[in-house]
Amino acid sequence: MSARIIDGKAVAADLRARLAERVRVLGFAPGLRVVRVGDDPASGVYVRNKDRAAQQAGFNSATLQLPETTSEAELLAVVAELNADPEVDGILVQLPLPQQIRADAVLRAIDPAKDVDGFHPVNAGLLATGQPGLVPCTPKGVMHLLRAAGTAPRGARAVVLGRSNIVGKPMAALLLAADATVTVVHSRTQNLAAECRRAEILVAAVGRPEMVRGDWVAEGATVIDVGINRLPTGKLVGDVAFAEASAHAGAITPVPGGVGPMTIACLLENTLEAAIARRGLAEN
Ligand SMILES: NC(=O)C1=CN([C@@H]2O[C@H](COP(=O)(O)OP(=O)(O)OC[C@H]3O[C@@H](n4cnc5c(N)ncnc54)[C@H](OP(=O)(O)O)[C@@H]3O)[C@@H](O)[C@H]2O)C=CC1
Ligand SMILES: Nc1nc(=O)c2c([nH]1)NC[C@@H]1CN(c3ccc(C(=O)N[C@@H](CCC(=O)O)C(=O)O)cc3)C=[N+]21
Ligand SMILES: [Mg+2]
Repeated sequence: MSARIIDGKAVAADLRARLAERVRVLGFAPGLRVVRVGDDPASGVYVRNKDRAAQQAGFNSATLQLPETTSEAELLAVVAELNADPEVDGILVQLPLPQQIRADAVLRAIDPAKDVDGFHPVNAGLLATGQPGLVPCTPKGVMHLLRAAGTAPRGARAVVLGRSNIVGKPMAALLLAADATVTVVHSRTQNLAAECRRAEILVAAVGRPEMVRGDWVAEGATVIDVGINRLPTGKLVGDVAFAEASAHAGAITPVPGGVGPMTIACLLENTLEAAIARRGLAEN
């Protein structure tokens, strides 16, 4: 079997076009501010792609670039200013942060109503308890991709590889909310390969280049590769050995062109949702 390729670039472009139309009808530009501290090179690509996508969809988007030496107090002051600014609907503080800054303290300081990353404990708690809130962009994007691929989570065995607060845990919560039977595996799991082979839906988010081999993938499974790994050669690869896995999977996302573009589209979707909710608007 050779897997169908799930075209994240196309699904993301379609979502962004629909968001642009909703923005046009609403008649104002939702405000998004991305705060970047230092110049972690991996963040550079993301921030550039996001800015272009936001502008094209009619958002009022800007990136605040702070020096690597910024203190936690200084960053908290910037967050407080953005919280208080009525023109700002969405705030994203780019991770990772320099070591002198506690990421948890910063994420907790963001107004949950403007937390378009969905990383604030209030939003994490709302997701965990099945209540409406802002949902992390990457796992939200994965749910869009499953829909586009025609893979229904209901009743399916789903395995999430990775348990970070920003991808693995919210991914598991969303799949569970969609009635999948969810297993989360991680660095202390015995026999990862055997666990993954049971999956009808396999989501890999480990940050280990091509760790998921062909024989980890069940025949016909839908494989979603969240990993973004830059090899020493400069090549970008996922957490899944794409060619090997494609020989078994029914459908699979590429890297690049899979989950990455969806993360950005969902950031815009969250910003629009936050703007509508915060400003007490309704769409018709
Ligand atoms: N496409 C996109 O938009 C995005 C992509 N990413 C990418 O997704 C990947 C994961 O990101 P993130 O969740 O932040 O990463 P983290 O490093 O925060 O988490 C990685 C998880 O994988 C587990 N893990 C690591 N090594 C192994 C191993 N050898 N065997 C089993 N489990 C392992 C860890 O287990 P343990 O908990 O036991 O330590 C941890 O739960 C990265 O490649 C990142 O670049 C991230 C965000 C967005
Ligand atoms: N607060 C915060 N929120 C995040 O959502 C967040 C973050 N910090 N820190 C870094 C990670 C990583 N991330 C990516 C998003 C899009 C692409 C992306 O657009 N990828 C494209 C292009 C990749 C390329 O060409 O290099 C693709 O996969 O096709 C990549 C990575 C968001 N993250
Ligand atoms: Mg991380």
